[in-house]
Amino acid sequence: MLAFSRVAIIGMGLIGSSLARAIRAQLPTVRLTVTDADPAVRSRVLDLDLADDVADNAATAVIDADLVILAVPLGAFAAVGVTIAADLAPGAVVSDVGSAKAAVTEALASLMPPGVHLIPAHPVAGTEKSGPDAGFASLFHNRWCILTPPEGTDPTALARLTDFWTRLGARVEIMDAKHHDLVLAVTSHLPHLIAYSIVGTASDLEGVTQSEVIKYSAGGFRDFTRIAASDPTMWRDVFLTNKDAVLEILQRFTEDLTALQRAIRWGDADTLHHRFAASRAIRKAIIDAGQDADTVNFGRDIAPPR
Ligand SMILES: NC(=O)C1=CN([C@@H]2O[C@H](COP(=O)(O)OP(=O)(O)OC[C@H]3O[C@@H](n4cnc5c(N)ncnc54)[C@H](O)[C@@H]3O)[C@@H](O)[C@H]2O)C=CC1
Ligand SMILES: O=C(O)C(=O)Cc1ccc(O)cc1
Repeated sequence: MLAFSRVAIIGMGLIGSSLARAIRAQLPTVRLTVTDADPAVRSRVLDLDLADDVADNAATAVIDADLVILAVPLGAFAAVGVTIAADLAPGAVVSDVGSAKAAVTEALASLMPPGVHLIPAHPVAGTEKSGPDAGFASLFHNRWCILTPPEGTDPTALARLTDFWTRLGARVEIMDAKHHDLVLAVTSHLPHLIAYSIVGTASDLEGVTQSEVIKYSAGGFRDFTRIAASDPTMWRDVFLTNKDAVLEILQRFTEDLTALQRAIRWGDADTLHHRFAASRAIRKAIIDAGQDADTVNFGRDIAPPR
């Protein structure tokens, strides 16, 4: 038997629309109701036929749903929580896909009526694109989905949510929310911050024209520009929400960068070589584990042609 029969998705951008497509493909008997604050997105979702119902607002969308998934930018979580709280069905599971977890739990926990189970989730899968046209059904295939159940979470509700994500093709891992935030700060948030920063530096350089940057952009810089093309609202909210963990990792990164700067200045070849060799070993370990960066982070193997 399916863990959930009536699912509501709030927010139909890249992740919400990928979820809808995945549910349609893998769980065709689920009754799917979706909504989005943007009328143009709701209209596009209707055109694309991504759900059984497209509600005008979040409160209407969640009525009778046994699973509600927030797929909006992190900054909108509290407002959505306030909007839906009174209309949640008793026993419903409320979850999300947000890129940071501790603050989300805090923002939503106190709003949940008794008998509703809040279980935050983060599918570690995405692209630099956004909006309902960017989604695709196989986005979660063989990707990690990290669940961060608060203490005292009902084990049956947790098992049902685990079953849901597993049926969508994800590999589920349970983690403490604060630990999740620290891990993702280093593996996802800091790389995005560096990409935004380096692309900004290149475009602001005096003495090097924009057309030179475009013309001579080698592989490494091109990869940074892809990441830096990610949604500005989403990433603004990630950094404001996961502030403490990002600042902690950024401090470590800055110290390590300064050490490399010093090695270059003093011609310390051994330090540079040692550091670069260690990094190469990490890349090899990721590939040996079957987690090529191209497939794990960017979905290039599964995304539709660009
Ligand atoms: N983009 C990515 O690669 C990944 C994103 N995430 C998380 O997924 C969530 C959604 O991100 P994307 O789908 O990429 O963003 P997106 O920008 O493609 O879609 C977000 C949608 O939410 C809607 N929205 C905003 N405020 C709303 C509100 N108050 N009520 C209803 N709808 C509202 C917007 O109109 C938009 O259509 C974020 O929390 C993000 O951290 C998680 C994994 C990967
Ligand atoms: O496109 C990329 O490089 C990503 O890293 C996608 C991504 C973005 C945000 C997440 O929380 C998880 C995955």
